[in-house]
Amino acid sequence: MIEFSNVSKVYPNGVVGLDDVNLTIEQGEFVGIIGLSGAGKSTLLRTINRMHDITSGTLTVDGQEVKNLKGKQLRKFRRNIGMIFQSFNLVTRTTVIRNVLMAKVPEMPFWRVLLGIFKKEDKLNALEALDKVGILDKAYIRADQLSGGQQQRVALARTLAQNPKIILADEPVAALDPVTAKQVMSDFKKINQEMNITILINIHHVELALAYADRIIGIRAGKIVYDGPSADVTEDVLNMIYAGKIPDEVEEA
Ligand SMILES: Nc1ncnc2c1ncn2[C@@H]1O[C@H](COP(=O)(O)OP(=O)(O)OP(=O)(O)O)[C@@H](O)[C@H]1O
Repeated sequence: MIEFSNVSKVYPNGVVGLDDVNLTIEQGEFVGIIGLSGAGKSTLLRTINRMHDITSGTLTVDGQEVKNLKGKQLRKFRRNIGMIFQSFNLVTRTTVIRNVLMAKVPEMPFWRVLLGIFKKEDKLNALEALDKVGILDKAYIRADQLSGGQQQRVALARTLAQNPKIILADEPVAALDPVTAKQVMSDFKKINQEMNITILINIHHVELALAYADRIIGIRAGKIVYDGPSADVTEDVLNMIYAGKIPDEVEEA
C-alpha cells in the first residue's frame, strides 16, 4: 500500500511540485495520473521511489516511511519498484536478453558482472519476462533493431525481471504511435491483472488513461483535484483538471 499523508514537495528554487497530497493506493491498483504539463505528475511518481525527497508530510510504502530509508535499505526498497520512462532507457547496442538481464546486475557479484556471466536461472527468468510481453522471439536481436513499441516492451520485461511490487511509468507511451501505444497499455493491464503489480502511469493521452486505468488521479498545480474511478470522469471533471484547456484528443473523443 502506498500512502501519502499531507505530502508537499517544494523544489529548492521555491517551485511547489506537490501541495498537501493525501492518497492511499492499494496493492494491485492500476492508476492513471493526468494533468497539464507542469501540474506535478512526475513529481508525484518520483517521490514514491525517492528519486525526489518530499518536503513535508508522510509518505509510506508498505508501512515503510520512504524519507527514512538510507543506503542498503533504500537500494532494497527500490528493487521492489520498477520504473519505466518515455525514452525506454535501453542499451541499444546489445541484445534484448542482455538488456533484460541488466535487472539482475545489482544482485550479482562483481566478477560475474565484469565477465557478463549470468546464471541459467536468471536467463530463464529473463526469457519468461520477454514472453509475458510477447517478444520472446526477439531475445537475441540487438535492441536498436526493434521498433519503439518493442523497445518499450523490452523495458517492461527488464522491470518484470526485477520482480517488482509496484511499477511507476512516466509517460511510457508518449513516443509511440496510437496503435502501438494501445498495445503497450494492454501489456501494462495484463501485467497488472495477472501479477497483481500496482501500476501508476503518468499519461498525457486522456482517452488511453480512461480506457486502461481503473482509477484516475487528476493533478492541478500540485493539488489532487480528482481521485476516483475512470468511469466517473466526466467533461466537467476534465475541465477541472485541465483548467478549461482540454487536450484535443478529449474534444475529439
Ligand atoms: N528539479 C526541479 N527543480 C525545480 N523545479 C522543478 C523540478 N522538477 C520539476 N519542477 C517543477 O515542478 C512543477 C511540477 O513538475 P512535474 O515535472 O512534476 O510536472 P508534470 O505534470 O510531470 O509535467 P510534464 O507533463 O510536463 O512532465 C513544474 O512547475 C516544474 O517546472
